[in-house]
Amino acid sequence: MAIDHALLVTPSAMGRIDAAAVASGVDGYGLMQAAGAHVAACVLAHYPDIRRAVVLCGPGNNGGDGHVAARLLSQSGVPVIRCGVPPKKGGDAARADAECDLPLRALDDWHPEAGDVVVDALFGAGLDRPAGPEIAALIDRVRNADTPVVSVDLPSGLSGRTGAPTGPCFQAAHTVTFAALKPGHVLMPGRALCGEMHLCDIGIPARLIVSDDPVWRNHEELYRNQLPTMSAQQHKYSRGHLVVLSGPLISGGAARLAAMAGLRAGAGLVSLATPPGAVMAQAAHLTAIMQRSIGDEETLSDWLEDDRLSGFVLGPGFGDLEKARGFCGLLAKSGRPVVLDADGLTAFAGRVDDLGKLFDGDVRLMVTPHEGEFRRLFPVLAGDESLSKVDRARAAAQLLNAVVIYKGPDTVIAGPDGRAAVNSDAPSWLATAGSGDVLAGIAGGLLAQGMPAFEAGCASVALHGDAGRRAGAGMTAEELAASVKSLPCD
Ligand SMILES: NC(=O)C1=CN([C@@H]2O[C@H](COP(=O)(O)OP(=O)(O)OC[C@H]3O[C@@H](n4cnc5c(N)ncnc54)[C@H](O)[C@@H]3O)[C@@H](O)[C@H]2O)[C@H](O)CC1
Ligand SMILES: [K+]
Repeated sequence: MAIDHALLVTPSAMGRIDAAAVASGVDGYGLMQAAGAHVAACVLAHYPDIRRAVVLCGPGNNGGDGHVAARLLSQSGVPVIRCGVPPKKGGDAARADAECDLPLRALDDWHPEAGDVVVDALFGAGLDRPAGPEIAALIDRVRNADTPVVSVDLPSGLSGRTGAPTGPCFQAAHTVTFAALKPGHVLMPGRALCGEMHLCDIGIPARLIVSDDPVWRNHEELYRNQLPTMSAQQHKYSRGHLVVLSGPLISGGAARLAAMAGLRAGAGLVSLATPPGAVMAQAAHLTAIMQRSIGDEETLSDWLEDDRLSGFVLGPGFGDLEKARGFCGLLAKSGRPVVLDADGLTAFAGRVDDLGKLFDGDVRLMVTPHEGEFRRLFPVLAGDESLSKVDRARAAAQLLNAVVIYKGPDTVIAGPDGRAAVNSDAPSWLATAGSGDVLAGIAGGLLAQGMPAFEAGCASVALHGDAGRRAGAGMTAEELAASVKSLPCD
């Protein structure tokens, strides 16, 4: 069965899939045995010099996986101790416990030894509260002994839905999960707490691994068919005209970065809309990118009469927040796609309802907040600890009728229709000044070519990461913009 490495399934949905598998005739204990076997194999593969496996077993099926792994590791000749609590009577975990002839010691009956490897089978999908003091003390002992941890399904203490620890949480070197990744495996800090991820097939039929609330890892299948392609008969006007609204003299570079990125993302034409006082300075930097002197709403309105202008980026280095709000209103009325970034977002802090009223109908607004901008725009969402980053991005997308690119090492792309994707492979060095300007430009360039907003959001985040890998660690934003790869050609 080809495991779908892109589908993210919440722990509760995973529980339903588990039940559906058993209801369809799959042997539940067989699933547990397969899970435990993958855990044992992971330990043997990554710790060939292991001297002792310390298997920590919780009361549920996560613990059951641990009992199976303990038995198999012992049968393979590894010295094993099991510490934990007896499983609930009568279930698969009780059967796995009974089939393991190793004594089940108390959780505090472990004294670290060189060559130990901990198998963390305390809690997985069933974690529903912070770990208690006994578990917290054990987690501390493992960390202080610097003993490597292989976690079953999830590091105990980590919420599989949100990727946030509920309290004390293991730092795993490896995490072995089953059938599908969970959002907590790719959202931060969960992705970091999991260490190296291993997604294993335990025999659940692929047709059952579905979710009524699909969240995806960002990948090309989500947007490939909607990417604008370049073909011989096209000409520059057929590939859209992106306009980037520039800031004043002292901050014109951000708009130039966005404009360059938009051009490299395939827009046929790109212009800067520049305040009169900055036109000469901008002109000195521009070649393929054109300019128009736009000083106020009147001149912008006149220019918007030209319906060849097909996409806008407002915010990078823009400066004047009141002017940004006025310009945004005009762009919204124009009915064309708009990317709001940086000052374009800050302009609406405390006024997010006003922004939500501007872009009704077809989804043509895209906002690209980083964490700080998101908190300023949506303080209530940001403050609700029960929400995952996906929940927050989806709620914001509905409030604004927009596609939200909620940036970070775990950028979430969400649309008002509920679709969401988590980008989990961007290079860390993208977190540098000007990187957001480039992303806004890529997004504007794709929207200007007519790409639907959600797919454009997924694609721009992917192209941004690709450009970052090409530019390499230590890159500057200029090198990043210059590394944006043009779109595939027919
Ligand atoms: N298809 C699959 O994904 C399979 C998954 N398997 C494993 O099953 C667990 C989920 O098992 P479950 O019994 O539902 O929950 P847990 O074992 O994670 O938790 C047990 C139990 O613990 C209690 N609890 C929760 N939080 C705490 C806490 N902080 N302190 C104390 N007690 C807590 C709560 O009552 C839970 O019910 C999944 O992770 C996989 O490892 C199957 O084995 C194979 C198929
Ligand atoms: K675990």
